[in-house]
Amino acid sequence: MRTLGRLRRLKTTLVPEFHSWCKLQAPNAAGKQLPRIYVTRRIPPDGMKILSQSGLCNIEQWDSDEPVPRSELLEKVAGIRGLYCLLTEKIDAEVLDAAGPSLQVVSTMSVGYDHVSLEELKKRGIRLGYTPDVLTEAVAELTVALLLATSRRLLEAVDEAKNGGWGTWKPLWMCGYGLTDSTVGILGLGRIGAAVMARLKPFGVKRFLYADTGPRPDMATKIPAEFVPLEELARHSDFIVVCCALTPETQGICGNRLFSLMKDTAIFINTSRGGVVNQEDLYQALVNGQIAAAGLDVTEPEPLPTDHPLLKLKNCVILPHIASATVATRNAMAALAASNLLAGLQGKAMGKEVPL
Ligand SMILES: O=CC(=O)O
Repeated sequence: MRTLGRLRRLKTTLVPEFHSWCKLQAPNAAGKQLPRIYVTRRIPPDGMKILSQSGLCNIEQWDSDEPVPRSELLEKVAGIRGLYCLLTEKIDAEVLDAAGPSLQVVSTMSVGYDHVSLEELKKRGIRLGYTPDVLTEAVAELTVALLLATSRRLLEAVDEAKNGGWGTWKPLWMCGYGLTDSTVGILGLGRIGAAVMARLKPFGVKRFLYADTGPRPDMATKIPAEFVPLEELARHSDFIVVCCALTPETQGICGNRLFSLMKDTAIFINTSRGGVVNQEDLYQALVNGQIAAAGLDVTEPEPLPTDHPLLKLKNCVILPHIASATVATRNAMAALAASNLLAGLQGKAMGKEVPL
């Protein structure tokens, strides 16, 4: 622990990327002190440009690709007016107390906001911005890529080609499951779920089902998709794609009960949050042949430890939470989070705000 601390201090001294830099509070042209904001990570350039060219705030930033240490975060937020954060920072009572009564707005560069305590924000009258819509296409695209990689066993096949497992063409070797004439079940039909369905439809999917807290005709009629109870979704789907937000209601919703109802040929895909899945139950379902395979872009925790049993399974494809990772999308997210923050600082309507 002490060595780590010493190393961090050394890096802070010697390596520019570890610098947490600070523009000192300077008065603007009207001689007024600008509000201070804290940015918890190095962010894509479009976001930083909006913040730094606005002339509306003094920016302090943890200028590294690695997350800000919790102790540093707690220290740096003291007295700030705005906090620009990522999904890796838990924004809870401790952080908000450390910031104090000056904090007016939190802006997260993510569509998910399960890392932020809405209750604590509400208590303090702090507003929250987030970044839906701008990442829908990228996430849907990656979800389809993960589904195909999992159902057609792409990673296993690449390994076989590289490692000498490719003997000759064999009729029964490396067979997976195709989308033609299949039933696809979406768990949580929002913007991303609808975008996933639209992309899967041309593959010849016969039937789309969805389970949610209630029917979503706005999202479902165009495809079309049928609203069904979760149990029915599990029984009838050849592919289940999880697109719901992580809430107390969806925490661990994909567990033994769901997996035991699924077809033993079914493929399970999750690009929402790791917390919606009971990973021990998923492991058992994959090992015992209750389901055919799983593709996960999100896990609990993240990163998943490299010795985690799920990483040892051939029928489990795990990606390191990259669903929104295109250059354009990450820039758009950074820019939206920046303008949300600035709007919040000025007491204006944000482009995308979470109602509290
Ligand atoms: O997972 C990514 C996000 O919430 O933006």
